[in-house]
Amino acid sequence: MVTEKPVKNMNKNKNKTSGVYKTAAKVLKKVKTGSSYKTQLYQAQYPNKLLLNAVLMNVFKWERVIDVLVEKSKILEKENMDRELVYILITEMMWSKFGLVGSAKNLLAVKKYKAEFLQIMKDNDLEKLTTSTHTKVLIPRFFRVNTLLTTIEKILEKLSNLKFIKLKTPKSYAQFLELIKSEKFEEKNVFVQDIHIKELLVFNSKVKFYEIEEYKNGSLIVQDKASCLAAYLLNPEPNSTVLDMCAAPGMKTSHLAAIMQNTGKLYAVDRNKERFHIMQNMLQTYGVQNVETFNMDALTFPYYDDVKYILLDPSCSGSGIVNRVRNDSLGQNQNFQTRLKKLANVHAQLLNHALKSYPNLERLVYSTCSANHEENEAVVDEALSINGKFKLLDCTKMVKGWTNKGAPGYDSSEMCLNAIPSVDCTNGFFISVFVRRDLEDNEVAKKEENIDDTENVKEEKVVEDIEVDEEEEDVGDIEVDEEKKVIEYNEIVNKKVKKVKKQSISNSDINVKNKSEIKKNKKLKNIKVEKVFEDNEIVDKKVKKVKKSSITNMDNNLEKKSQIIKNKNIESTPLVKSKNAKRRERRLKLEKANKSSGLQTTKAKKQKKVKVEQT
Ligand SMILES: C[S@@+](CC[C@H](N)C(=O)[O-])C[C@H]1O[C@@H](n2cnc3c(N)ncnc32)[C@H](O)[C@@H]1O
Repeated sequence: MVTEKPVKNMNKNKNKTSGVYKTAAKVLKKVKTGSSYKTQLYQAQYPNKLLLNAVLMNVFKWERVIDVLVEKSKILEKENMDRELVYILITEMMWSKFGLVGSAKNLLAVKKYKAEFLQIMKDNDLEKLTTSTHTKVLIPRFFRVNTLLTTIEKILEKLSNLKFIKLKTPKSYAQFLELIKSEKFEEKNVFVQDIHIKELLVFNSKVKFYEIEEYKNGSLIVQDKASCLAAYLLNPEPNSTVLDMCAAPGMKTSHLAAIMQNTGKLYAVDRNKERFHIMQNMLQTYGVQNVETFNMDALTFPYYDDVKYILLDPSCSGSGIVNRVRNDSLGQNQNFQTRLKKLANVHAQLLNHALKSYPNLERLVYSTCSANHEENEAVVDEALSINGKFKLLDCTKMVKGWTNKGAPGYDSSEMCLNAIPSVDCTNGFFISVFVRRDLEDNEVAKKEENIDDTENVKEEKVVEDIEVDEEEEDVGDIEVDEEKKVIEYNEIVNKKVKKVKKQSISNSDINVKNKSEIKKNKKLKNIKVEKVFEDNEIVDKKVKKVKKSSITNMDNNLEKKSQIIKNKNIESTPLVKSKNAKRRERRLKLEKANKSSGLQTTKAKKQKKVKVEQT
């Protein structure tokens, strides 16, 4: 268990409940009422996100046992304490390495129950309950070689120097899965090159490279295979123009840049300021040079005529992520169902917007890390039904040997790809690929040709010297695999942002300023929004010239405006069968019918006008 650090911290604060416990309790409460775990983790007022995550993951792991302990001991009624805090404290007391240290009132109240809890566990065989109900799906650790900074060959050489053994990549996907699920793969010093994505290396789940230079400098990136499949399936050509609509923290953006070999143009848009800053840092570290970043709502992003490829990977329920939170309890939660509906509506809104607004769009990948059909196949079906210009490509044909298609019962089922943790050894993920109907669809063949047979490398037996944290296995990941680094950046960026805020400036203010200019001038095609790699110092100098008050006003105006747009979009989204939605459906039918005769509905004309004004 990764609880060494909290205890060290607690020793310094013996007389009060540790901040991490209080914060963890707050996050837990919000997650239990349907909020996204990841968002709450990011937003929590506790700087050490890794520690916070470790504490919370331990609670999720033991939750069912604690349910019984709480019920049988009646601790909540007797002590009149906050439920979530009790869950956190019980977990720490019973299963952390050093137990609860300190003499705060809350801590002492819980400590009284230790003997009783042990007895309840013994009488009810609760340990057994834990292991049987928390069968953990162990997914391997995927490292993507960042070909913007290094080559696969160099990394293979480095791994060989580190005494790692490269196993031969089997010829079929079935054999490949067999290998990574086999006992052979449990050895810590073996790895295999992925069968589909050749820059992806697959290791035992315990392997981590946090100390090696290539990891630190961004040459090796921890990224789950399912997440890599999105950029892999979009497969943008070098020198093309690509829009990543929901880009932060930038994992897929950086993969796209690598596929494009840093050529062409890559627009990375994200509306979340904090994540946007993280992305800027990440992309810089990862050597991405063909990107322009925009801290704004993708729905208000100006339409660039040259956009040929779009990646849409919106914020979702995250229910596909292995060991995140108990899916069953979430599923029963009324608030979660409401949230799911809202998310699906927002996804549909973004997808329809993308398919309609970019005149030269040829290919779009829509992906989520959700296991919920409402956010996946249902959204795709809806989008196809109202965007006749596009059709789906068969994803599983493009990823040789992949068997998990979309969930049955939807028009799009057969064409979509689902990644299933227990089968595919990745996090749960959903992908669909849209292409314009009038294009030759030779894409499938092109993709299939791309899959190389990885060469057979001589296996050598040598001593493994990479640090492996045995205890890490106990900590379920959110998207920690890929986000551990993000969190580190988050902390660095937070510090930077705080400093910059004091001077009333920030990188994103530059963006805000530019966005405001866009709006003022309405010269959409000529805007130049801040380049991602603008050095902070240069930015500082620029921003100092901008008056504090005018920036704040612009910021407020933008926020208000985007809120209005957002509300409007959510209200009129097709999955909410509200009056608006029904009206819209009728209008779309009418538009379709009128299309052949060249007629346009008044509403369509009005909307076109509004769109121009919005941008
Ligand atoms: C699943 S994450 C994207 C992960 C990212 N593609 C990656 O691979 O690193 C979803 C992101 O979408 C952003 N987002 C959600 N709605 C958005 C919108 N309307 N416009 C721009 N960004 C949006 C969120 O802020 C969040 O950062």
